[in-house]
Amino acid sequence: MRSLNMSNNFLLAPIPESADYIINRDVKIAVLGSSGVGKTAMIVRFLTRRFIGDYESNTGNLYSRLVHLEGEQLFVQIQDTPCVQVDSDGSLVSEHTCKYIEWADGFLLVYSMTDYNSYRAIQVLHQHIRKVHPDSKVPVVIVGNKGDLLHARQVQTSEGIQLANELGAVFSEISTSENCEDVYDVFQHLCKEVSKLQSQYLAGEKRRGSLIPRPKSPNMQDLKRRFKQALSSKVKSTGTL
Ligand SMILES: Nc1nc2c(ncn2[C@@H]2O[C@H](COP(=O)(O)OP(=O)(O)OP(=O)(O)O)[C@@H](O)[C@H]2O)c(=O)[nH]1
Repeated sequence: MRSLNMSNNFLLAPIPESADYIINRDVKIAVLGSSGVGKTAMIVRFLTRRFIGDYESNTGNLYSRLVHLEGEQLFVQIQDTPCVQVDSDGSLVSEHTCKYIEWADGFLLVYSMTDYNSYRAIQVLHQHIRKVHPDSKVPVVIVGNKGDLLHARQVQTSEGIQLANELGAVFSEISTSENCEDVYDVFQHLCKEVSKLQSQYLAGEKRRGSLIPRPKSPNMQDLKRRFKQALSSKVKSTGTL
């Protein structure tokens, strides 16, 4: 488990109508968690810096934003995933969840500190992610939200840390309502990790590409020699030039 501690060098910009610049990377993030844990609130906080108290129940909105991060321009898409319910046998009920898991490059798994069941759902979600993306490098951040509601706490910080340790994920306990910077750091970290992974993948592809021998193009000397040969055989057969 690694905890988040980052300077805030994350700038947001709306996507301009005429995109006459190069977008370096596509980053797809899925935000997953049980109902009411604050998924929409977190995304809206990240995109607008504002905390808005109440939202319609989420039906699967996709948000996009151009983000400048350490000299790169990232086209970030964030999928607000409709609430995930976990059956008594631990299986996922939501029909769209697997589709979103397949689509995404990085995951934000959110539980509420005031709801133990939402914490339990994280492990099940993580298992599904690992099934779909067996490569253990896929970046995952686990967030314990509603850190301001201490009187209603059901999940201890140590339990969040332990879970993240077990799953090899990054952990952060935050309050979306009280602290915008922490929300920022979570998204920033995830974007950075996805972008890093993409760079590594591209570098690997390039290396593999350079190992495939290229077909040799004939050089000029070779062409001249072949031309002379053809010419002299013509002279021999006709006896004239
Ligand atoms: N006190 C407190 N309330 C929060 C926090 N984050 C979200 N909420 C509230 O929790 C409720 C649920 O937030 P949503 O963002 O709609 O939760 P959701 O996970 O998107 O829920 P679904 O749409 O059902 O999937 C709202 O009333 C939010 O205002 C927080 O950090 N602290």
